[in-house]
Amino acid sequence: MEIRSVGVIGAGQMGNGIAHVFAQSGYDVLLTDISEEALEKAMALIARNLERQVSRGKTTEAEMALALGRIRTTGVLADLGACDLVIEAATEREAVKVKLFEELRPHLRPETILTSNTSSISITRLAAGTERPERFMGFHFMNPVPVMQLVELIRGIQTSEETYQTLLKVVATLGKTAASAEDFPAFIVNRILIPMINEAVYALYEGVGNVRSIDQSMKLGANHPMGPLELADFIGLDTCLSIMNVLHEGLADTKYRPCPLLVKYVEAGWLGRKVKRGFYDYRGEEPVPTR
Ligand SMILES: CC(=O)CC(=O)SCCNC(=O)CCNC(=O)[C@H](O)C(C)(C)COP(=O)(O)OP(=O)(O)OC[C@H]1O[C@@H](n2cnc3c(N)ncnc32)[C@H](O)[C@@H]1OP(=O)(O)O
Ligand SMILES: NC(=O)C1=CN([C@@H]2O[C@H](COP(=O)(O)OP(=O)(O)OC[C@H]3O[C@@H](n4cnc5c(N)ncnc54)[C@H](OP(=O)(O)O)[C@@H]3O)[C@@H](O)[C@H]2O)C=CC1
Repeated sequence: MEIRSVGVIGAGQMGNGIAHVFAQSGYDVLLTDISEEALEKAMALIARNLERQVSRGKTTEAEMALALGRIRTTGVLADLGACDLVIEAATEREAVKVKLFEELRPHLRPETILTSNTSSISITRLAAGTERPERFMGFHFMNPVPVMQLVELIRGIQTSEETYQTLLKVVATLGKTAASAEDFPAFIVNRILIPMINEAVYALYEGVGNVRSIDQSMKLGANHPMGPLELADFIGLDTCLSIMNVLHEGLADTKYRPCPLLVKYVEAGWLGRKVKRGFYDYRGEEPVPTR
């Protein structure tokens, strides 16, 4: 099956990046969100990120205009029914995703491939809740999408070989590299990365170090491009906590227990960069550690 049009659900940090790279690779993109404001912000951010690519000589003004012209937004989920491929990138909560797939069901064409950008939730279970489990897959982009090379492809036990092969080709057209992961909680990248972040929060909670010393240690001592707490803020602390909960429940091992301090930050609504406060406070000119 040839994919030409792509529907993206959720215009948050992942949804806007996914729309950006698909439009740049020549696909027609239809982006939706429950919030009109999120759609406006996403379009402004895509334009800004494309401008940055122009200023660094990675793309041209003409290509940028073409890419922006390929992205349309809608507040009506049903409009995505006409797309060849739908990528769900809404909040990391299973109930939200299940409801979205139910709402979309009467509007989808029979051949449309439905995917989720979930960071952790069982693809087999999500697929079972749709009427097209053989055309359902995990399609996991990394943040920031325009920069990160990897895309994880996760097959549920029902996913057909044809669906997998189609998405493998799509990843190649984006100039990215696909990695196949089996459908276990949080797949490969987050199975390893998010417990490392959770451990950094434990180190903070137990007073082994403060925000700055923990981040500096991992940047200078392990050559990570961002410290683990900076990266947690970048991903979103709500998303990190959801992933830890999926690991904890799905693997039933206490080593995945979410750190109580991570829970407390999420309860405070300090979700990281997207709300300007997390382990750092981003409201001033420079990020200031909160501990
Ligand atoms: C939670 C999940 O489910 C899975 C995940 O995604 S886990 C998160 C995975 N991501 C990471 O681990 C990111 C770790 N951090 C990094 O790799 C780097 O800090 C970074 C690439 C984000 C920024 O690198 P940097 O050297 O500090 O910044 P900078 O030199 O300004 O930018 C590097 C490039 O990123 C681009 N960029 C930076 N932030 C961006 C953003 N938010 N959106 C789009 N592009 C961005 C810049 O335009 C630049 O592009 P070019 O190389 O094409 O010119
Ligand atoms: N952050 C990351 O680094 C990564 C995240 N992911 C995954 O991508 C998905 C999105 O994450 P991310 O972009 O960070 O999250 P964000 O919180 O930035 O964005 C989620 C967006 O989805 C919207 N939304 C919520 N419910 C609905 C709905 N019913 N219909 C349409 N839109 C809805 C939200 O609107 P509102 O704000 O109004 O609720 C918000 O705009 C999650 O599954 C996450 O696990 C995958 C890779 C990396």
